[in-house]
Amino acid sequence: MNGQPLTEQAPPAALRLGTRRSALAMAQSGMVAREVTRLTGRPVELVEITTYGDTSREALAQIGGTGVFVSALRDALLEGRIDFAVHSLKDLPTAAPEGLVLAAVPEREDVRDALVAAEGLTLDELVEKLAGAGRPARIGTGSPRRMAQLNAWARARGAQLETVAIRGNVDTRIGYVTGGELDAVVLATAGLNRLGRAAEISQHLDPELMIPAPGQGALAIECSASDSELTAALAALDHAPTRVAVAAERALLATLEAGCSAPVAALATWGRENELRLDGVVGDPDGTALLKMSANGPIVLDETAEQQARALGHALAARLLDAGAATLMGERAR
Ligand SMILES: NCc1[nH]cc(CCC(=O)O)c1CC(=O)O
Repeated sequence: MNGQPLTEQAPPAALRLGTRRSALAMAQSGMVAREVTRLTGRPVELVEITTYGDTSREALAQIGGTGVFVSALRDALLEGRIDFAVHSLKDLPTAAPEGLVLAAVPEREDVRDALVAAEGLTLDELVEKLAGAGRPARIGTGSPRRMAQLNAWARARGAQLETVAIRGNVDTRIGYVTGGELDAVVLATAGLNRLGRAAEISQHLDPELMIPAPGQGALAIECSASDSELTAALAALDHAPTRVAVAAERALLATLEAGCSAPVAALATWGRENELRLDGVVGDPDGTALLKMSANGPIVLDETAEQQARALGHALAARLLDAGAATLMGERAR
């Protein structure tokens, strides 16, 4: 009005979020992107990165455990092509990489595994129905951990069950059931929830039946250690109880020197009075021997909380090793 030129306010530069292309990765990255924008006022742009795990057709039990879904994202971070990355925490190798920080572990989703079965049947109903038809229930999973616990469950009750090694994204895996090749598949509840496919779950598998993978249901937000401003901003997404619980689970995994493809399960749950209970399972995939142990520790929620949780994980792993865990896992998990 008065002839003064309007000062052009430059829009804040977009943060580049590296993500895998899978529907689940996109859903997870989208959720985090919206949260980061809400907290920082900065737009977030998704940068799609293809990882080895996305292109390799090898069985995950063979290639897993070394960060096949993670390495390419970490390279992009270290080379400055992206500002931060979102991973499924359960896919993250336990070794901390040079130059990167785990800026946040947001609040965990449902930790349980889920059965997706034909006609919405539960595991009990499925084996009973197929016993009547004179054949074992055929259940698909690529995870030695899930195989071990499914087979141990079947052995304990004399049920006929056959685990079938599969892999692929959520759509592909559920497709084996809808296509009639398999009677059921086991997937993480968290992934199905995040994809809006919770209605396809026929049974949530409680930890008594199946302990989840270390870190299952949690996300990991990683950025460059040199980006202190972003590290501080992302810390607002951190959920301390989740971070401390997964620290215990991952310490158990690290002490067993096992990767995410090993038949190792761990679940830390908070009880009353800051008591952390850690359940650990090591098995062989055919379920003939399943070692199951638990430990409890009061955790003081100070800056050493993660360290205390890791000590609990190390101690439980040592007890599992004493009881023969290394022999059970064999060479394949190394
Ligand atoms: N290894 C693949 C993977 N990594 C994380 C999830 C699910 C999401 C989560 O556990 O947070 C999945 C799929 C699945 O296990 O069904």
